[in-house]
Amino acid sequence: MNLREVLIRFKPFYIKYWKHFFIAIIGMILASVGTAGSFSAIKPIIDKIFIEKNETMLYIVPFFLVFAYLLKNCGMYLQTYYVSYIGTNILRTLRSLVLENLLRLDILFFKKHRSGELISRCTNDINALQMIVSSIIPDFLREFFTALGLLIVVIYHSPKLSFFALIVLPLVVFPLIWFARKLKKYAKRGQEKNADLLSRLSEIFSNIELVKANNTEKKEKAKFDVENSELCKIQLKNTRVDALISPLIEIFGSFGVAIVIIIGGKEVIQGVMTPGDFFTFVSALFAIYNPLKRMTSLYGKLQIAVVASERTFYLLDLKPQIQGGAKELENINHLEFKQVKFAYDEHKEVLKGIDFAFKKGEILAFVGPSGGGKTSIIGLILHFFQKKSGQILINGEELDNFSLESLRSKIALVTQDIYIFNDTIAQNIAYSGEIDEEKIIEVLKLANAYDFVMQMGGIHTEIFEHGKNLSGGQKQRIAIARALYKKPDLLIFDESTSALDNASERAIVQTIEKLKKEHLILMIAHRLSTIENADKIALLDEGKIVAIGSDEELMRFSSVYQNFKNQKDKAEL
Ligand SMILES: Nc1ncnc2c1ncn2[C@@H]1O[C@H](COP(=O)(O)OP(=O)(O)OP(=O)(O)O)[C@@H](O)[C@H]1O
Repeated sequence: MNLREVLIRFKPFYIKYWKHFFIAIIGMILASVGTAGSFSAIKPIIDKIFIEKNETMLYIVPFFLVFAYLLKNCGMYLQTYYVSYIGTNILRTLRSLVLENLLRLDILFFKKHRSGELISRCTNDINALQMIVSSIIPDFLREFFTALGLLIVVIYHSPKLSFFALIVLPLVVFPLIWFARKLKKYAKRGQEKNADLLSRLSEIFSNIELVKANNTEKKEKAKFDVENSELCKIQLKNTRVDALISPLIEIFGSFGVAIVIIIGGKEVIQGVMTPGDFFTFVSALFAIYNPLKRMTSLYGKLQIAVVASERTFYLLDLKPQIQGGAKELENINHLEFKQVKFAYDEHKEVLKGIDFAFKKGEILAFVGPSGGGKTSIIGLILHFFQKKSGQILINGEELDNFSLESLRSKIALVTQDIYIFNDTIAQNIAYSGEIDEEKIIEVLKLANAYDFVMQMGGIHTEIFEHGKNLSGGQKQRIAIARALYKKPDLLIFDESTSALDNASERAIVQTIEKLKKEHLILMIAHRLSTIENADKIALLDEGKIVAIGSDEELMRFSSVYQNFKNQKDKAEL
């Protein structure tokens, strides 16, 4: 992306604020007229007041000067406020659009990208964009108008001297192009490193117990320091180039000023030019170099902003692979997999032709060795992933035909990793809808969580981030209550009673038995005691169902199931 493309992408954001932009431009023009006006006061001060001793001018010029400064500063105020108004609002919109688009993306996108990197892109990159919106463009315009105003003053006082003073400027352009390329490269690396740094921090804090239990604080700090020093090196490289721009302009500028003093000085000595004209000229010339210098240093910032724009617009342009169908799913009465194959990537097929069916009123349980593909089947049912081939049928119709929203609203999932928000117990349970206190209490009782919630202070008690003030079993029970609250057609429990004590587990298994009449229930469990009463048990091994039937049937006819169960029993003893 180059600057032109970035500006074109920003156009729709800017256009909405054209009125504010118009006021800001007026502010910039007022500021530049005021600045140019203040320099025009030098000539009458020297020529009229000091040389001609004109007393009337002694009272007029100060008024003129105060008026010029008033104009300049009112203009600057208008510009600063309105530009910041536009910038802040555009960034608010951008942040919200980026999150909206990220939330639309597939689960696999989040599995592939580190959360620290995504946070960095949503914060650091968008903050860097703030420069383009509320600093670079407006500052560039303001400096441009100021330079233009001063240029008019300079040329008006001596076109000939202006030519000598400004002839050196084109020489600066070539090094600037080289600098810009370097700065863009460093900006890109810097932003990537920043994302690495945030990812490392997020990893350390989310694994803090592991770090402390293994005494790896020093190791983690050392890894962080490596990334930290690399970021520092890139930033210093950037500064080395960026800091060259201003001195370069000033050195080239000094040649211009030297020529002006020689030629202009001669003209004053010869009486061709008045001292007032000469001083106005030289002061305005010195003043021109400032906006020029600032315009060129904005070039450096611009490179950071262009890279940040590239990264932000990349996120905005990402499209989800899984779109879902147009049909609304009314309810789930029957679910069937026919020869379903699935792979996360081309190299390894994870599910190799899965067949099963079950209906409302039944419990289907998946068991089998780790990595067999149980969780992947759940991902396919929720349409988190796209199957490679085969059919997934809901009430006899292809799952792909149903909208994602209607499909997911009919399913509740209790996962192995329990997700708890830093909010009240009530908000955590009523996550999918509005709070209904009676219903919350009802599901808490069903999930065997009512007693401990009451001991904690009731349903409006605050839970810490990731449920840090709850035990593993308590978290699972809150997650089960949340799933029940949704009143789904299909309830999925993925290893969701593993942290419970035997009594709690038995109570929940009884609840699940009761719920069975109204729901389809799918369970994954490593402890066979949880699923012995399931209507169907499917033994999954290396992406294939190697046995399916009730516990009784399988114990009679399936030797693989018998072996599996024997091994499990030994392991649990
Ligand atoms: N995001 C992913 N990208 C690539 N491969 C994956 C991904 N998630 C899982 N896999 C692979 O898919 C296979 C099946 O994993 P899955 O999580 O479905 O197994 P599982 O039976 O649920 O295991 P467990 O009982 O340990 O939870 C495994 O070999 C795993 O390495």
